[in-house]
Amino acid sequence: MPISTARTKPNKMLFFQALIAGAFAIGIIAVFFPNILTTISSSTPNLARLRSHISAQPPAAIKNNPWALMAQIEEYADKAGHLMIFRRAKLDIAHGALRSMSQPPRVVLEFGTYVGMSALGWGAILKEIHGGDGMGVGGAVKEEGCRVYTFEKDAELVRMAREVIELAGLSDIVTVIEGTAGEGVRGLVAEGEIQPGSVDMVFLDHWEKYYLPDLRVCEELGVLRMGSLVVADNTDKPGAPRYLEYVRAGGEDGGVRYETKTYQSVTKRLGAPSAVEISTVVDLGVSRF
Ligand SMILES: C[S@@+](CC[C@H](N)C(=O)[O-])C[C@H]1O[C@@H](n2cnc3c(N)ncnc32)[C@H](O)[C@@H]1O
Repeated sequence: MPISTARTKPNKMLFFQALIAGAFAIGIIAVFFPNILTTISSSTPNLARLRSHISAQPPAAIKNNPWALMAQIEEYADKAGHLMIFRRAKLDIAHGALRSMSQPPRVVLEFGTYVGMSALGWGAILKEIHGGDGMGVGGAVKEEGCRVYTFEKDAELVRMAREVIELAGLSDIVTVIEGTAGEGVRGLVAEGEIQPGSVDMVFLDHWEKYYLPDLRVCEELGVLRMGSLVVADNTDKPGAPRYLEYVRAGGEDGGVRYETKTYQSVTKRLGAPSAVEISTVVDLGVSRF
């Protein structure tokens, strides 16, 4: 008996010391690497719950109706609190920019699919602009060359996004491509699926450290045109300082040049404003490559 008591006390102390050290370490990570926690919290059980939430909706309410499906995904995010989706408030800002393009947009590249929230948005907006009802029905959008190519490196998310896009009736124009964004775009150009100067909008919503390198890939491949939009999410937080510096400097001398503007959106759940940067190609420059 005395032996076991003597053993338990230091063990208990060690346990509590480890607990305090662990909590401290998590605090440090949360302050300095907020991205990491977002990534950890978006793990599989949460996706399974989102799936159940979607399945629990009356099919007639969401089938072939991307806007209703987006509303359900956002409703789930409001309750569960940790989906890294491009919320409707920001989508509306981008929608306004797409609607006011002098040459109506047809081809969208999206970097970072996740559960397919923003991909639904781009598909619905293209259908609306090109005469469909924006609900997955009508309009000669496919025949008119409307396409959304969205890239996701996580195989499970690819499966989930494909299901969501199918449910919304958008799989005729929205293609989810598994793999890293930069390599994916190179592949599409090599296959002749994307022509030089044919991309109307690039949406950057993967990890912020890739924003600038992957925009440079698009420049190198010559897929942008005069008036193309480059929309980048969360440029303030977690933040994309090198990217912002680049577009705010107007791009590179002699290369593709941009005019850029920062928009702030406020969502009910997140409370604080969050930035989205919209840059317009104003000069294609002389390709260095
Ligand atoms: C913020 S989420 C995208 C949210 C999505 N646009 C939406 O609204 O639902 C970022 C996603 O980018 C993916 N990702 C990160 N780096 C990537 C890369 N280099 N290429 C492709 N996907 C990447 C992550 O796996 C994650 O699913």
